[in-house]
Amino acid sequence: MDIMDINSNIGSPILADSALMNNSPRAIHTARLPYSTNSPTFNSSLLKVPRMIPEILDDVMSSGWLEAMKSSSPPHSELTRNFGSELTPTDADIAYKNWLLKYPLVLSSFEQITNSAKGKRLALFLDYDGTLSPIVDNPDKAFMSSAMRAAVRSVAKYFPTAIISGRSRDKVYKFVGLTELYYAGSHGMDIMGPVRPICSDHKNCIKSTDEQGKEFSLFQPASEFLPMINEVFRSLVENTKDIDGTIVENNKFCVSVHYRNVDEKIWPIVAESVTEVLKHYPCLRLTHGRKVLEVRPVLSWDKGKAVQFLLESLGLSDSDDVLPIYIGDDHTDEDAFKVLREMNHGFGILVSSTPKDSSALYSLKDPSEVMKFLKKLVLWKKNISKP
Ligand SMILES: O=P(O)(O)OC[C@H]1O[C@H](O[C@H]2O[C@H](CO)[C@@H](O)[C@H](O)[C@H]2O)[C@H](O)[C@@H](O)[C@@H]1O
Repeated sequence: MDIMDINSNIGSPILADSALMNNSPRAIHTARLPYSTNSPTFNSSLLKVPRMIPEILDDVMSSGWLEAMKSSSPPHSELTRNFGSELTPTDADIAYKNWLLKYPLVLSSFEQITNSAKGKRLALFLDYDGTLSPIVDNPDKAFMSSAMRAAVRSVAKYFPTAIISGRSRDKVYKFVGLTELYYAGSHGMDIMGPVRPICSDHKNCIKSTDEQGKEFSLFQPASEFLPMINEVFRSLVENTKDIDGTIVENNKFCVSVHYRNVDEKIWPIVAESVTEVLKHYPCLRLTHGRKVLEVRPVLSWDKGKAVQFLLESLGLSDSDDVLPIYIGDDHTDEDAFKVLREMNHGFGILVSSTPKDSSALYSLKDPSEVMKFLKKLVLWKKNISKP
């Protein structure tokens, strides 16, 4: 897809979700939307979505929701299992080892990677939660280690590097704290990238300067949704305030409703409370992350589109000598893995210690392995750059 296509999607924001094509629980949630009110300040041309019939809503409530909520993140015990121990392997260990045949650990396939990277310019795209920082119970405490920060800083010295997160751009920037990177927040709906002519081709793209006077471009394809997202955030906070453990996080162009700390028995109540609010917003949809429901605009824009936009902004698209690598752990990262796979350009690395279907090509077990991989890339680059 070239940038003209990306641009035309902005004019037509109703999402063509591939999940619509199948019957998975996820397809039901992201596709069959509840309806009605709109914000007075919102562009009503964006509201052309068919009304959902009540039976479908019942169906969504009774089945798919809960399944997807349960499968959205492996339990801690599975995450911390020591696969190298002398204990008898469990079924889960065996399943994981078999899964590795399909998604090999990138650390063990490093030579293969460097062979394909020879003579190419690498670009790195990194998800934040679960990739650079371990998953923790409190989303406000998901700090990355200083060793990881140092690894990201040194990789960014050698390769253009961007963070692409579901969090707000400001928040992820505060966690990472490195000025030498590019940042895309709100699942790619808030991109701070280099200044290039591409910006003038886009509605909702402006040039700006940071505190140090450095110029950058700011692309916010969902800017018209801002008043609506703020309104929904307030309603979600109100609607879930009596559910113990629920955390509602405002990610600027999307909202996260966390249920990691909610008793599993009352997850259906969380789902119901969110649906209750969303039935008033036909232009918003739901996706699932790791023990989190994510409310976002029905807009044909995602982490995959953000990768394409950044590659174009960096002057790295449509070129055979570029090797983009995307590392992520979540459903929303699949959009980026798919884009790289479809472009036949670079590859995705899934961070997971349990088997999952993915469009990534390789895997890494956890953030500590991500750090090892980044360090290895730097060492390799230093070695090949030696005179
Ligand atoms: O795209 P990402 O950078 O991976 O962001 C996705 C969501 O990550 C955060 O939630 C996840 O991590 C939390 C901290 O470890 C954890 O408590 C939560 O259960 C996870 O879902 C973030 O808080 C969300 O807003 C992001 O959308």
